[in-house]
Amino acid sequence: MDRLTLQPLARADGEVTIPGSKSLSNRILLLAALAEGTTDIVNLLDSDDIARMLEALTALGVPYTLSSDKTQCTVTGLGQAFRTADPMALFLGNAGTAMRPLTAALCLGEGDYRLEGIARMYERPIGDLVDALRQLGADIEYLGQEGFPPLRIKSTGLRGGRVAIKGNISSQFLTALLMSAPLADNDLTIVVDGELVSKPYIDITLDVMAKFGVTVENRDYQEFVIRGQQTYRSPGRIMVEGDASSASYFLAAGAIAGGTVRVHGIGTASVQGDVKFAEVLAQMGAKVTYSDYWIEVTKGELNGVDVDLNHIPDAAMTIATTALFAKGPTAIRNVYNWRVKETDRLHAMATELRKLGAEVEEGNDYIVIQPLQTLKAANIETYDDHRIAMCFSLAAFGNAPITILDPGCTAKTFPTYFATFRSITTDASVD
Ligand SMILES: O=C(O)C1=C[C@@H](OP(=O)(O)O)[C@@H](O)[C@H](O)C1
Ligand SMILES: C=C(OP(=O)(O)O)C(=O)O
Repeated sequence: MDRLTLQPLARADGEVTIPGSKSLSNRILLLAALAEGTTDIVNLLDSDDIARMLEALTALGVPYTLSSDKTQCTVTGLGQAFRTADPMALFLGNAGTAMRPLTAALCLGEGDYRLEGIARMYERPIGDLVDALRQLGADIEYLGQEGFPPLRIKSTGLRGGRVAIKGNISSQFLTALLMSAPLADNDLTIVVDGELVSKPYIDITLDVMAKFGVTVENRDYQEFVIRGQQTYRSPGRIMVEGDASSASYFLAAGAIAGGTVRVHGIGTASVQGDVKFAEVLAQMGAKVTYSDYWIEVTKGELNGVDVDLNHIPDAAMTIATTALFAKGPTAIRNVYNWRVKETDRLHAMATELRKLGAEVEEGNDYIVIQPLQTLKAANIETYDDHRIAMCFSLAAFGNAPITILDPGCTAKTFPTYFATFRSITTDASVD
């Protein structure tokens, strides 16, 4: 898509219903495919990351039907692990929520697979997951650089027993192991070796597994015990809640330039850790109101904060651009793994914030942003990172036009982002 220039914006007001959660959509699709029974998925996200998982399921012989708007999906579960006769390549784009869980799931059952993706996926680590799977007997080969996709997997089944996994780079490795564990040959105890980042995503995993009939004994996120040789069972109908990371941009718009913005689809009943983003806005001075199914934010006098956002790494990027409008500096700490996501997000955020005129300190695992009286007009490079495109749209609440160079990259998780953003904002020129 061509570049998009946002003229200076004055206000944000209104209501938004947020599309389905990426994290939930891809977990539910995978477990629905493995489960016994038919699953009706309601409010599935329609985006690139979900399309990659659906394409993989098609190749793996999982029958499903999709509504014309791609938000309702009925999956006929296999009731067992994937079994395919011919070698195949699966292209998983840059979807971590497809690459990591499928790496574990394809060790089960029968088959010979190549797991491929875009160039950036080949720079995103997967070694800690492969190491854990190999302890359980998996046959996985690196086809490129050691520790990174592309991978070749020959299914061998997973043994069970006791396995250690590192969680200091990505929680998705533990998620992947957890979701495959019930189909292992024996009971499995997973021991988390060292720190576990992005911990609330593990709650999403355990919640979805429970909906498909599998309970996990969680010993304070340090050990997980799962019975082997189980079958996932379809819950019948399952509703995907709105995406809490996608909600962050609208909530921040309310905090910076409300009016009031209400986001439907997430709330106190949500399982996603990123709903805690609203607490950071409240800490900065915005007025936040909750119900079970919506969150509303009204503008307040925003102050800078010094916060550890390891638990909400995706929504944390939205705090970085919100910080431009606060009084006093904002420090976002303990986000080292920003460096191994869609791009090196610590470096990219620092570079793009500086283009607006902000004074920024980039640390190894933190960023400090000084707010600005006046923002400079800038062309924002997106680095093929949907969240950079989305969080920098907030810069248009300064007094200068902001050009997003590749707005189409929001398709990874939110193809209609800019149309939705426009629906709640008013240009300064017409205010
Ligand atoms: O499990 C998930 O659905 C996700 C976990 C997080 O990744 P890390 O655990 O790598 O931080 C998050 O950034 C990603 O967008 C989605
Ligand atoms: C890190 C992200 O994606 P992925 O699921 O590919 O890890 C993200 O959406 O910000």
